[in-house]
Amino acid sequence: MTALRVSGLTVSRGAGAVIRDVSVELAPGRITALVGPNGAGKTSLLEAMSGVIPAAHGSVHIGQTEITKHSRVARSRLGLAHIEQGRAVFGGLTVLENLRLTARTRTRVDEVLELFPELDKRRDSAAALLSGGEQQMVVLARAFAARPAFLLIDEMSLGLAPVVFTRLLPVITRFAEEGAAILLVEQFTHLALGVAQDAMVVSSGRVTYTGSARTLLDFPDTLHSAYLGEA
Ligand SMILES: Nc1ncnc2c1ncn2[C@@H]1O[C@H](COP(=O)(O)OP(=O)(O)OP(=O)(O)O)[C@@H](O)[C@H]1O
Repeated sequence: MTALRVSGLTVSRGAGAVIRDVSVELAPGRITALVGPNGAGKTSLLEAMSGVIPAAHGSVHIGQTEITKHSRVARSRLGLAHIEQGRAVFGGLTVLENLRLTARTRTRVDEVLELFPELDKRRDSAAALLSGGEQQMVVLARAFAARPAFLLIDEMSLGLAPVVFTRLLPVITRFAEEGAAILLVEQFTHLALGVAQDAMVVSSGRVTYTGSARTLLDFPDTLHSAYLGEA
């Protein structure tokens, strides 16, 4: 099946490079946790992958198709979705209306609501009236409703208590089991590593670890060194 491949990506912002020579492959059915200190460049990497900002060097491919210079919309047509940090719901629309924005069929809306029984109960409520955690569910559900092959998720947990965020993780796992390739940027490092098979640590714009997520959980020293920039 098709993978998304990033090769030698460098991203510049303002004065200089914030991502340097990063390579990663997202394979169907797998979750990759992307972790690292504040300002390491995680958001910038996701933004360059989805076309929010340009890459200075390197390439992004979906299968054999190079998409490095494709627009955001063109990338999304090829199955690449990006849930940006702080992405909000359309508060004046109901939960159902939010989902219909991306779901191509009614069946797909029903499938997504099955994943989130909490939202099903509130399907006719204005999204603005939901709790922070429920609103994040709407954001996630809206992304799932489009059935992306590749999903980049940036700090879903922002503003949420760990216990609320924990509720979202099994749904992300289920979505990967249905075949999606997921890149998960997360401040709750251990929670992200707990659901991911693969992991990548970025520090000061460079990759300092790629490999098994389990290894980072089992060997905290390895995680610590990677955070400090020791490749
Ligand atoms: N719009 C921008 N213009 C200029 N520089 C930026 C911009 N956004 C981010 N940066 C800089 O790029 C570098 C990487 O930031 P980025 O947000 O990608 O890191 P991050 O790992 O996602 O951080 P955090 O975990 O704090 O969200 C930082 O030095 C930051 O100051």
